[in-house]
Amino acid sequence: MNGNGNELELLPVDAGFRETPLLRVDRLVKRFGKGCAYCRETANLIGGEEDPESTLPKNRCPVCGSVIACSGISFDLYPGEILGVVGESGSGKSTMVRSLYFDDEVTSGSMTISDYKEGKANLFEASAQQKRYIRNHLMGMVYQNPHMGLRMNYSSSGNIAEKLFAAGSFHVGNIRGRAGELLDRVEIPLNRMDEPPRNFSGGMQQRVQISKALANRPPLLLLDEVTTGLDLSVQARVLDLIRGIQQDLGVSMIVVSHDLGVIRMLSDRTMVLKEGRVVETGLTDQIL
Ligand SMILES: Nc1ncnc2c1ncn2[C@@H]1O[C@H](COP(=O)(O)OP(=O)(O)OP(=O)(O)O)[C@@H](O)[C@H]1O
Repeated sequence: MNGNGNELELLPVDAGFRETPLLRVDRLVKRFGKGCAYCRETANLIGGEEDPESTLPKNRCPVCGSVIACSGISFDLYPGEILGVVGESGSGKSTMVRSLYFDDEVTSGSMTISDYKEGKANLFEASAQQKRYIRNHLMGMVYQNPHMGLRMNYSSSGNIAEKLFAAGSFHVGNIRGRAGELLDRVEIPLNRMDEPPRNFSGGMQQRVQISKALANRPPLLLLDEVTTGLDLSVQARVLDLIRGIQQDLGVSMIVVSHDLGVIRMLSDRTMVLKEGRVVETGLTDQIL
């Protein structure tokens, strides 16, 4: 009860973030496979309840065998927030983040970004050209495998230049200056900025990938298992760097990891996926 004798209002877990969400995802469904009348109509129901005896993986349609990798995922991400996404192998984490970056085409659902058309356009329905614009101006992606995000044979500065060209910067002097600034921020020695990432260690490649993803100053950065496979000390350095970048630039991030230590270190809120669904969302301390 408060002083007026009224019951205190329960605050939602995201009450600390009072602004409009930067990103809003609503009922994202991603099906691999043709689908059939059964799973098309009941995509949101596939989770095992309807046939507890089934030996099929719970995210697989029992009629046509299609995999429902994401089964109606909804969440909001606020400006400057880091949202952790955890879940066992096959729970749909990577598919979700790939769908947000338009690497995979979704089956249904909507995604809006407040910086694009006042948050009123469903980006999943945008044209290929609009999607390119959104990727080039509003998003950055860091993949687990640096080969997915970098051209290993271009110079590191050239990788960054590629992203800047795509975002509409063409002044060579400015591009070189910005590449140097970004590589310096991720602690790549400037005398190595013209070396190709294939010459670098795994941790350095991830740092180049992060600098490339930040080149266009995106409000949203997606990170998919970025420290998996790195030595512990190298992991710690990359995580420190990500945290520092978030504090300096205020960029919103979605961090996918199966490693709870990574999630604990980085994320304000955490969302738990299981069999393609959100089973829990809350403050990281509470979830973990
Ligand atoms: N291209 C594809 N074709 C068919 N099924 C796929 C494809 N990609 C992913 N899947 C299936 O979608 C489901 C979710 O996979 P996803 O890789 O998103 O999970 P994850 O949580 O990221 O797992 P991990 O941590 O092991 O990477 C799994 O059942 C997987 O087999």
